[in-house]
Amino acid sequence: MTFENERLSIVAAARSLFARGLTHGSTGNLSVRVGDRVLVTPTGSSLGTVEAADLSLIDLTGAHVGGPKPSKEAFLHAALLRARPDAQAVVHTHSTYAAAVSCMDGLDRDDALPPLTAYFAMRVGRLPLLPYYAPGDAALGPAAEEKARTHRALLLSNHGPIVAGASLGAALDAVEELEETAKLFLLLRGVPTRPLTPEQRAALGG
Ligand SMILES: O=C(O)[C@@H](O)C(=O)COP(=O)(O)O
Ligand SMILES: [Zn+2]
Repeated sequence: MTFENERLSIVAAARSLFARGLTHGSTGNLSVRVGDRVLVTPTGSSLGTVEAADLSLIDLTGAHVGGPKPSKEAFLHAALLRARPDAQAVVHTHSTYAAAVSCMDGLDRDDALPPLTAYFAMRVGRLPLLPYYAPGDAALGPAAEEKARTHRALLLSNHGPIVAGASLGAALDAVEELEETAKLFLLLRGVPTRPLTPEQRAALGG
């Protein structure tokens, strides 16, 4: 089981996220479903330097089945992939603006960011805010799996976003759009703002 193309896609995505500042240090992790297995970045790796041969293999329960020790969030990636059978990839980052929003008090826990733009409504949809758990705490798994059945993107309190996509490209688009909308949201604080109406949002499937 080498899954060479998927390995190369993960590495290209990881490098791209890192090069554009959407991850830093050794934060963030990516996964791609390959049949009943999942390739995932190894724990402690920098997405700027991770290599195709370094990737870990888990199953859909999150159990480690090959390669180096997987990301401590492997259980979350598996939970999102179980919840969304059409999803092929999951991306988690600590991108700055989304992480900032994840630390704010008083957010709507069912709808943490307003639909400021059509692209957010189309690519991200409604964004639930999950309670704080320490990174790698498997106790977050059930709540994440339940919310992921009806949402492609989740925001982890005091941490960052995790997003599932029908392809790795779609997951990357969504996590980037989430980051840009978090930035707009913070830029517009205190400025009278008109998000999309519920009708405009619904028309876009958001
Ligand atoms: O925040 C954390 O510690 C993890 O969620 C993370 O982003 C990186 O952890 P690993 O994938 O285990 O390196
Ligand atoms: Zn993290």
